[in-house]
Amino acid sequence: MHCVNIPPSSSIGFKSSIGSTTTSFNVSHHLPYSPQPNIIIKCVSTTNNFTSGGVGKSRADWQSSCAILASKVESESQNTNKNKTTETTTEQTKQITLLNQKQSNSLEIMPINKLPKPLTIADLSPAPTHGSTLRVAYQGVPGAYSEAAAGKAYPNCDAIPCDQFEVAFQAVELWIADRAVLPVENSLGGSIHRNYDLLLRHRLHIVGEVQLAVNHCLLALPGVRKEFINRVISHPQALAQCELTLTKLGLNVTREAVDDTAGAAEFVAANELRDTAAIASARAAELYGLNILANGIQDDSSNVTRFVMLAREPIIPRTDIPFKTSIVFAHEQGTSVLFKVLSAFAFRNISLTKIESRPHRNRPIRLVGDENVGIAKHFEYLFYVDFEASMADVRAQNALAEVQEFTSFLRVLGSYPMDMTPWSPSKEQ
Ligand SMILES: O=C(O)C(=O)C[C@]1(C(=O)O)C=C[C@@H](O)C=C1
Repeated sequence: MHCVNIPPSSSIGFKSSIGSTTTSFNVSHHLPYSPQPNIIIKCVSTTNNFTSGGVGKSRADWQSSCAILASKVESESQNTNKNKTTETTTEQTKQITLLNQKQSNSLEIMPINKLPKPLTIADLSPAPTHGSTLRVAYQGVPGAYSEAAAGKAYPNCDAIPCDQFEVAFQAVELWIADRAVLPVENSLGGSIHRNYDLLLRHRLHIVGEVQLAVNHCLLALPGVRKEFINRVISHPQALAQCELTLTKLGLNVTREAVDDTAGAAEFVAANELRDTAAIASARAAELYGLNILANGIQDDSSNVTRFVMLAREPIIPRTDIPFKTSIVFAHEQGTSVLFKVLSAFAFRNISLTKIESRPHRNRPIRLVGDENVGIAKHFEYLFYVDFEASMADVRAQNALAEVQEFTSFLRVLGSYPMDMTPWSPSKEQ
């Protein structure tokens, strides 16, 4: 699967041959992708009631032209699935018949079996369906869980390793990558706070989420036994997720944090460290030539990390599949507003799936009181909330309109499909 990216400011070019006139026009879009990079539309009118250089005289002409154009979008890349084409062709035949009945001018159209599928809302989703391979930035080196999350989110993508989370954000902002995949929370280790801060500092949009079952292994050089180990290195989240098990394994040794799990494995291998073990995936063991001393060493077997996918442009929210929306807000009167905000969701039966608070770095402290009684120093927070509704849902729109009244700052980080994949920890990393 592949797709072609078009900058938000650019447009999809359409060419229309109407009678002797070939008309080119652009449809500007605010979507991350052009699902149909090379679209050629041919339409011949015998009674030419179209103006040259434009599409039609009246709004009705223009609308019917657009309908015809949409039904005749020609794409080389979509003619592979014969069954689908047959279904589509039947649908398109109906559409064309209807259109022909409505139109006074008869249309000479392309052979029906050459007609491609009309664009649907699914074509506008962030999943790569057309064009070149999607480039997905992640933090870490090959074998990191984030790489596996990128593969789960976008099968066949080109995963681009980045040494820092910040770099993954910038890779998308600078068009080096199309998406970034970012861990935000783990069922055992909790939130990855840095990434909440980065979500606010950068202007990317959350366009999806994936939940990855994380199965940690204790890795060491071939021939090294557990008794030789006096240091365990890994990502701080991985160390936290395996804390109790390491102790149970008798590894009450120094634990050192490094940038990512697979990087820890690479470090042990590259430096031929015989006294150090790494916590990383089985894939990292394979990639860096290490042995698995213990498998499944996370403190709970159902260890899941939630990742979000980020893009330069938001996706169109839908209501036909389960959606989640992530927001961040603050208020000048601090936490006192929290109850009101939460009740805006409760009254509309919208479930919250996550609340996170982070220091309000622009205004970290608020002084309350006076000289006589003393001055209290309250910490100021930003609140991150995820709720189970799409921005296309009127309940969510009304809830946010109400939240906006109570808050001094509100930003929608993204509205995106919930990860509803069946639970199969054994199949994952
Ligand atoms: O170090 C990795 O392999 C990562 O992908 C990072 C990360 C994280 O930041 O939480 C991802 C999943 C696991 O929870 C452990 C580490």
